Amino acid sequence: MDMEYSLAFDGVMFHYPDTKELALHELTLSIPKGSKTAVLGHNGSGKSTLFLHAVGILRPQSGKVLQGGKELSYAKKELAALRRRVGLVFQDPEQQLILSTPLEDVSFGLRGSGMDEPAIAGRCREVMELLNLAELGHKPIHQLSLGQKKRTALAGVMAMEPELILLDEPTSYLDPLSELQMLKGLEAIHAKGTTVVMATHDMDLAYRWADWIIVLDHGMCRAEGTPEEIFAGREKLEAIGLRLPLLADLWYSLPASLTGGQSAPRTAGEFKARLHPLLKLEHSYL
Ligand SMILES: Nc1ncnc2c1ncn2[C@@H]1O[C@H](COP(=O)(O)OP(=O)(O)OP(=O)(O)O)[C@@H](O)[C@H]1O
Repeated sequence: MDMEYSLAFDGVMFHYPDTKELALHELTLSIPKGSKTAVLGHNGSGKSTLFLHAVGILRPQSGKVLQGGKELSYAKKELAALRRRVGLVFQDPEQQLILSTPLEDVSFGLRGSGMDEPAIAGRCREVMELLNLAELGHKPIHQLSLGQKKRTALAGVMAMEPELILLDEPTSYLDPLSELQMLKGLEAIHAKGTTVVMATHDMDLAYRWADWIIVLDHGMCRAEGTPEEIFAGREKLEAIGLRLPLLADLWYSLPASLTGGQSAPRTAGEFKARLHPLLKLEHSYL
């Protein structure tokens, strides 16, 4: 089956000024359109550098970045158009939030787009409801929790209705409830047809959330594929300092006579549902 790609890198080389080491080393990868893609890799593997290339903030020293099948142009007008199609949410919301309330911040980008005020108000309301921020529109940003700030930064990007959204560690430092709220928001965004890409260190989250995985190591793409393909074996992952998700680790520790050689379940619920009949338990204690 021919896949349509939202974003592709073709042999991209990049090093930061005054550094010898390459941050991206002949990076070649493709992100399927409409996917939920997780970008995995240890600290310094090139995830943020990849994202900065995707929005044209950084430019390859050689190789190509393609969005929607077209090579990026770095002319000012085309870069502005690119940034309406591709939104980047930074790991630290303080880098993104510039005004004093969520409503002001979320509407900021739209004001520059020539949209009239009633349409701006409508779009903001819709996005803030989607991200469970409706009650917080006028609260001073400095009084928001980290989870609320992260969702506000995401709302500001979403208000521009990009077709591709890149999030740098959207759930880092969030408690389970805030993480759930963030993931619900991302689910709603994905359901609207947006391609969603997140860089994360959380293998368990990547395994249950993503339908496409990219593994970076030293600025190279070491693996790309479905979660089942990527997490089918531990050797390759461990060789680059990553670990299997807990559910996959447990599943592959069970004897093949029990698992039937099937790939590991991706949620705890599915794990229990599959294990229960296998163990022929009358009373579930799982
Ligand atoms: N502004 C910069 N100047 C010089 N080198 C940089 C700069 N930003 C990143 N690097 C280097 O580029 C490489 C890739 O870094 P990058 O931030 O893209 O990795 P990352 O996978 O996002 O890491 P992390 O998981 O820690 O966020 C690293 O070797 C890093 O030290």
